[in-house]
Amino acid sequence: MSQNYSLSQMGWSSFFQQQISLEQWEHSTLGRVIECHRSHIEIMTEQSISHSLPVNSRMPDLTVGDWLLMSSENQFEVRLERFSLFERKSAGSKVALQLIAANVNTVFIVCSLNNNFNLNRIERYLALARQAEVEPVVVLTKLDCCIEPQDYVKQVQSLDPMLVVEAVNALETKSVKVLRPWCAQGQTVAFLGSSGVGKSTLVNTLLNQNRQETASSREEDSRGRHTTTKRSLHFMAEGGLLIDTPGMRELQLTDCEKGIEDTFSEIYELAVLCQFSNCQHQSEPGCAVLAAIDSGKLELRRLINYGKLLAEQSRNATSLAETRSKERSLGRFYRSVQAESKQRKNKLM
Ligand SMILES: Nc1nc2c(ncn2[C@@H]2O[C@H](COP(=O)(O)OP(=O)(O)OP(=O)(O)O)[C@@H](O)[C@H]2O)c(=O)[nH]1
Ligand SMILES: [Zn+2]
Repeated sequence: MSQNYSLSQMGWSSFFQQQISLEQWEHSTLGRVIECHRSHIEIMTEQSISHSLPVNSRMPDLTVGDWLLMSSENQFEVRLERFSLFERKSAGSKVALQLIAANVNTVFIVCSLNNNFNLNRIERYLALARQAEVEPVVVLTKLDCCIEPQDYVKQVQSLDPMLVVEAVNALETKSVKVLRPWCAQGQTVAFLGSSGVGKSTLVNTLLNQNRQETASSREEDSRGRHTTTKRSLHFMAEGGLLIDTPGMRELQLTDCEKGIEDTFSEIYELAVLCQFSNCQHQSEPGCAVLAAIDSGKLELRRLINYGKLLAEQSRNATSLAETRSKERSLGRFYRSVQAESKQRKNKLM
């Protein structure tokens, strides 16, 4: 990338504009985070395609896609409110939640039209997208290898009549053009999907260059990590921005109740009609959810997956709460040790 970009090309919109004062608009520099590292972050501004900012303790948590205000001396000032945010539980016990990507307009939920096709998995990604408040678009890849793609499209559509579903051959630029409405200037997209479904292939085609390595050519580095696992934000051929971060590939359902509720809204609507307010929809009398299954209005698969996803998110949320509580009690312990040592010192003086 050699040219500079305007704010609107970088995804600036009235949502961000209304958060800043005239004075800030005139005197501060606006930047969007394109990469996050432990010690510094990379930002793009109208003046520079990549500007490095050291991370310090006064900064809030930042992630790829965030918008920042910097002083004329290039010092961090403010992080602007996000309109969407993907986050996940971090692997280690120290940091509870890890930010993955912010200010994403559309997430492409990628699934291939072969034996990897799985409605449960799509529902899981839908819950993640809705929790993050990002518009989902289901992209079914490997169209060129599928005889009856419309059957699959219908199955996905049955999850939600408002859901947008597109089938593509991810290897072909012409086929991927159906995704154009979400990839135009000022739009930011990200990807969710399991391994091998064609995310990297789709990314390559949308970027119109072979920046990403696909499975056939991918190598692992000395720590066994894939070479593509670098957080970043890129411009697509259509003018929009594409976020491809390693964390998105390992997203779990944590504190995802709202996302699950949005994804399975008809179950929530039925549950209100159950005889018992705490109905578990298993064998209780007067259960409206089970009645809907009996009458064929609700698919049993969907109820089972809903239960599984709720259990997964509650398991993850509990362990998070436990981690937080352990950290708090450890903090109390440190403070009491410090206080005691201070008292001892005072006595000696
Ligand atoms: N014929 C055909 N092959 C495809 C298509 N999309 C992806 N592939 C192939 O499927 C294989 C896996 O694609 P990738 O793009 O590496 O899959 P991925 O989702 O990025 O996988 P991870 O990086 O492991 O998450 C590669 O060999 C691609 O060439 C498609 O639409 N049609
Ligand atoms: Zn019930």
